Amino acid sequence: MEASININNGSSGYDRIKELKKFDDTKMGVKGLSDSGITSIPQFFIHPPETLSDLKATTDSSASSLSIPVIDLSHLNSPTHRPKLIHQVKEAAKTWGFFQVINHGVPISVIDDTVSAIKAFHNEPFEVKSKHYSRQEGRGVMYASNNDLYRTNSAQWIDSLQVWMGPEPPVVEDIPAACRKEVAAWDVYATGVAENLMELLSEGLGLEGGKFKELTFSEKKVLVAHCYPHCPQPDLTMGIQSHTDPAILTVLLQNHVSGLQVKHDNAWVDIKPLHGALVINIGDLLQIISNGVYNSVQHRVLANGSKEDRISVVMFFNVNKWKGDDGHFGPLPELLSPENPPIYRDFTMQEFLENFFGKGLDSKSLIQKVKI
Ligand SMILES: O=C(O)CCC(=O)C(=O)O
Ligand SMILES: [Fe+2]
Repeated sequence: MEASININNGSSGYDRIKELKKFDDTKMGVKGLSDSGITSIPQFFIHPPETLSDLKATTDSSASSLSIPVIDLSHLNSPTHRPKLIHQVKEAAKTWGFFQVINHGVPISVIDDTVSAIKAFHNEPFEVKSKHYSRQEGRGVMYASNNDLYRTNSAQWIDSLQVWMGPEPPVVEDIPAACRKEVAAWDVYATGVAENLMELLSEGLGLEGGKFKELTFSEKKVLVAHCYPHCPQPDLTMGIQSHTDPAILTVLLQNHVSGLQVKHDNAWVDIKPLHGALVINIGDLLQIISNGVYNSVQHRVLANGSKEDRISVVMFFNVNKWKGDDGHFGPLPELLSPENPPIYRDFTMQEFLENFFGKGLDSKSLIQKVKI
């Protein structure tokens, strides 16, 4: 299945799969390539002209002074402020699908320690880091370059450490020592922020604050710690190509190196790093479950042209228990009425997983498939 969309030997006799495999087998990642001082990137990282011309358009027009909303959570539990907060979160989730939160309750020292520990892991010597290199998906701990290396049409300038934090907690010893303590702490803090936001999002739909928790919307969760090292030819590749996140909610912590962009009104808008803030975005499942009230929006990361590594720590929250005998999900019945009929059909967890693991991030999301 994996190779089906990637057979691209071209007329030059270039054997793409063989080159991917050779790179994967070195276990050095793009961080290793970058640190080795290469000045041109291997061919399989080069993106097609359509993608690259879109990069140029952004550079030309990044005069765009737009930015995603910044929401201050300091009065989360104040009865007088809460309705305003619910409104802000709802509007941001509708119009942008993305927002930043400040005063979210996570101490700045925890934020800084998390970023430092992840950076330290990605900077470990090859002998230490390569022991963790593996492509086990869907559970446990995985560290590799390009999680979808064999599923996507063009590789990207990114290495990632992925740790499944729930529903089963990970085997602690499997988490690299450089960031073990910090990964465990980050899970607790990021989950707290996600749960607070899910209450606001639930209330924004006119539902009980606890509705999403009851539906186990934050129990299945994976922490993905990305490193986007310096790329010698950032105009030829991507850090992460345009995609939407598949699950319910994403909580993202980024360091000071920019590169993340979100699509808004057909233009790419920079999500400028704001020290101490967390970036939140809506995933495909939440768009479907909210019957299209909230939006899961395309985003991407440019390849990193700066000398410093770009680090991001992303927590994806997903549904743990799916409904019914066949484990289905779809727009919540509470939100539907004759005036507001479902715009998406129900689908099973199996369909969700097949859609995610059967393709690269560049393919169409589940949303197109279940649209009525
Ligand atoms: O690294 C980032 O800022 C974004 C990563 C991302 O979009 C993802 O992992 O889905
Ligand atoms: Fe994403």
